[in-house]
Amino acid sequence: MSNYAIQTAGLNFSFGHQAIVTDLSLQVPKGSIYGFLGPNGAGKTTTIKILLNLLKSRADQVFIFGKEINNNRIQCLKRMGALVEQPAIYGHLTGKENLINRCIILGIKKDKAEKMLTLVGLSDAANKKSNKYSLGMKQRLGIALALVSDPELLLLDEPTNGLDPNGIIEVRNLLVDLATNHGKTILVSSHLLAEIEKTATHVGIINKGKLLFQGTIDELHLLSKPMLEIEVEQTELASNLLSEAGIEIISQTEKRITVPFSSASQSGEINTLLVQRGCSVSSLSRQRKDLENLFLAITKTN
Ligand SMILES: Nc1ncnc2c1ncn2[C@@H]1O[C@H](COP(=O)(O)OP(=O)(O)OP(=O)(O)O)[C@@H](O)[C@H]1O
Repeated sequence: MSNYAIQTAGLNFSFGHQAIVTDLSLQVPKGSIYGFLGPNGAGKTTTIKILLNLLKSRADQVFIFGKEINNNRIQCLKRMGALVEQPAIYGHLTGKENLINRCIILGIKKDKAEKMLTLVGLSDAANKKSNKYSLGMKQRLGIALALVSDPELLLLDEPTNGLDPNGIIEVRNLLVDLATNHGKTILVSSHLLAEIEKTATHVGIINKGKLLFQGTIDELHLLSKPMLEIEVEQTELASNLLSEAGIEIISQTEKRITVPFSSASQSGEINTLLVQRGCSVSSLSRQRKDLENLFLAITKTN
């Protein structure tokens, strides 16, 4: 039994001669909210389409709940729901009618429509025409449509794109509820780390079709090494003293020196050293790269 809802093994994909996805090995643990991150054009939508078998992968490169997708297409797709690009909603129908329509197509009892509306918090708007829905409501209806068949795995391509802050919070809360209280595994793509950081348990970062980082949110945080920023009047003298003491200088400006932070006691020792040798230290502060800067650094250097 695989512990992964999605696993790709050295996945490659090209449009003509243009390589879009290169040697991509994703591991999406069951029950996780996996933030699939990358700048525009990184290959996220293409990857999601491959995972849904809308674009064909080579044999033995994509596994859904441990099953190779090409050989087990229907079995795999039955366990998946997706929202890729715009939700397929009939604007002239109400939210409820859209869902009933989907139930009929899938041969599912119509009362499921009501349950889905409750699940995504649209019960009050059930009988409103969906072209009168806000963008956030449309996205939630799109997610409800993807959930009708009760899939264990949800793939959502930039579900918060274009939403206002309220809409973003609505979708974010829904994802957490689906994973925590309904046992869904969710892969959600975004080009904004700040967006994913609030909900994801795991993160995969791609750029130009290559996986640059994969791990838990905590592991991502560990990558952003903390630094000690020293504000001092005599920067030249201070940097010489620090170098003599074997401390690496990461950067230096007119009034500020940055060195790696190792411990609070070492910061105290640095302070004592500088003050005793005649430097006026106005502040010592621990800095940590925020995740957005870390994301930019990861995608830029590669
Ligand atoms: N049908 C297609 N034919 C040819 N090239 C394509 C096709 N679809 C996408 N591409 C190219 O594949 C690359 C990756 O696109 P993709 O849509 O997967 O990226 P993305 O990470 O989802 O970006 P975005 O956030 O902008 O949607 C881009 O260079 C895009 O131009």
